[in-house]
Amino acid sequence: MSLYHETAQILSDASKGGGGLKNRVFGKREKGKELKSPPGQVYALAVESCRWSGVLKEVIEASGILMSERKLTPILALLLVHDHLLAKSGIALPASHGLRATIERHKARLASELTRARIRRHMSTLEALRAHVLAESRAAEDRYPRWVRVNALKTDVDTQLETTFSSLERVHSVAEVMAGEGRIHIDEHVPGLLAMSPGFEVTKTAGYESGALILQDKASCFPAYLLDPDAGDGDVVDACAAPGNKTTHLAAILHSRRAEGQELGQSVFGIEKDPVRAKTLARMVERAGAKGIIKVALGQDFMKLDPADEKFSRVGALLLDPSCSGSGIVGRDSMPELHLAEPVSAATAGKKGDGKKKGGAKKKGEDGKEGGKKRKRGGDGEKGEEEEEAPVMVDDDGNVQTLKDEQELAQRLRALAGFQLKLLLHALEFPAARRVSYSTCSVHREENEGVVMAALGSEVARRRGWRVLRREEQVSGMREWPVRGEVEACGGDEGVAGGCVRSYKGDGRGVMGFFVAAFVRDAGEEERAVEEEPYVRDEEGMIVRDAEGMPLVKATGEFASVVSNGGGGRKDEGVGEWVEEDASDASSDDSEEGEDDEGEWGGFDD
Ligand SMILES: C[S@@+](CC[C@H](N)C(=O)[O-])C[C@H]1O[C@@H](n2cnc3c(N)ncnc32)[C@H](O)[C@@H]1O
Repeated sequence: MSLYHETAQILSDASKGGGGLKNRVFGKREKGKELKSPPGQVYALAVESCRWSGVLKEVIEASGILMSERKLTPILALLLVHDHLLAKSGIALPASHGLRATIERHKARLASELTRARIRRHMSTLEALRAHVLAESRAAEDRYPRWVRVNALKTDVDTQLETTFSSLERVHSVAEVMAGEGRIHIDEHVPGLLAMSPGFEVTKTAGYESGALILQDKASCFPAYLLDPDAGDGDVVDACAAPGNKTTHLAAILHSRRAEGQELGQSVFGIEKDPVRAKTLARMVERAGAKGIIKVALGQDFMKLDPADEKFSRVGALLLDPSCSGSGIVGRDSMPELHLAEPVSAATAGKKGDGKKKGGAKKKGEDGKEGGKKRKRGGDGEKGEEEEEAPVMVDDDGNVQTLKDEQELAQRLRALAGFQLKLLLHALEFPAARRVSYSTCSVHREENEGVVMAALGSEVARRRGWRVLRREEQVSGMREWPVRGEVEACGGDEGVAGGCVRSYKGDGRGVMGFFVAAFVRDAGEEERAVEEEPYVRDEEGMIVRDAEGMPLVKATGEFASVVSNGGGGRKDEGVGEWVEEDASDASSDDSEEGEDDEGEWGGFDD
């Protein structure tokens, strides 16, 4: 298959909702279905053709080439006409090749239609038109700044401002960053986070190469920062860790909070179920210089960890960022806008996929507060008619899947929420845990406030006293973040909603759609039962007893005495509680052991 057929296939699949373009080109492919053309060439042709598709749609339609060359599909025509008119060495096929001949037969007409399209845009030269097309596509991409987290394990903000970013102008807001090139802003909510103009090529800097700088959306920095672990929290678990942005962020936070000149006495357990993604996590940990802090569990299902395992006895905080619908993800790598020419006359132009703008992952004003990620259907509506939008989901690898309808979306959200809640309830079981953060890159309340409310109503939350960390208790920065949970989705509980942190893409704050809440634990029933217990315990947690096995009473400082209750049980005087029968059973067991055993009887079961 030629470069043009392969690229056409990729664009066609991607525009039907089959995944991000980069992923489609560079991602793993089934055996026997690998690309024959160099992937870099396919990707460049796809991106450039999409970028020019608005102009070339006009050229192709006006030239009538699709009418006279019936074998040309609109996508093939776009790719070939792009290279014919705009690529330095023209169409990358031999002169005798049929496809090339098909286009070159129309070269005079195509050239004159390109000139017309240029003049319509008031561009005096082809170079000016190139700059205009590039600027337009950047404007569509650049509604978001580049977010860069300065990795405290390797460097600090001041050093990076003086070196890597010394050419950038310091401004005071994200809006200012977006209003011009070459600007940088120190984020006011998350320490160590920088926003810069999208034109700045962070990935080409030495800081990025060395792992000192990590590309991470601001909202994705919220969970580790809101969890706010410190030396007193013991070990920390990242339950769904790959690729590892939040895991390495946790390590950086612990590192920066360690006592001066002291070794960090804590570990972060990076748990990841998918073995392939776990390898990515291991690479990221190494690159971030966090190997000494993070212990990666390759291919480990979090649900299969036993919270009671001695290994986790010091786990005081857990970060849970499970798989979700991905409805908050900003589609940098999704399908760029693709404008295709009508293949035939307007009368028959309603065929599926013809003449419609495909993909649309970057269309303006997309995904407001309530909306998920949507993709336009290539339906059969009239031109200009409001197109119905199909819901989509993005998996952990960035693959986009278009769903049939809202009903299918509701079903999928229910299943996801069930899975997310299961993981969250498991996290709440870790015996020493005092803090758990729960986050998703989804804007759907089912996966967010819905899961939080279900968790709050759970047996484990009641038993252990888990509640949502209130806004006023949150770390500085998160407290000030203005976008909070939906009150209605929290059953009208403003306190819980205020504790939830949200963000919405496209709202001018330059971040992805996101949700995070932290759970904290006061003394729950479990602990209260211990605290309210009337007896004194020794260092090993055993109730202190006299030779007869009677417990030492806190209130009186004396051993309880026995009174008959007339029913075989015994009443501890001064405490007013019945001691269970098995205690006397133990006593009789002892007597069976014989008099010699005096002093060895262990007393009541604690
Ligand atoms: C949304 S991603 C996590 C992103 C990551 N926190 C970061 O910021 O880089 C969810 C991850 O959870 C993993 N996962 C899903 N179920 C899991 C389970 N039961 N145990 C461990 N990992 C799981 C998925 O394979 C996926 O890598």
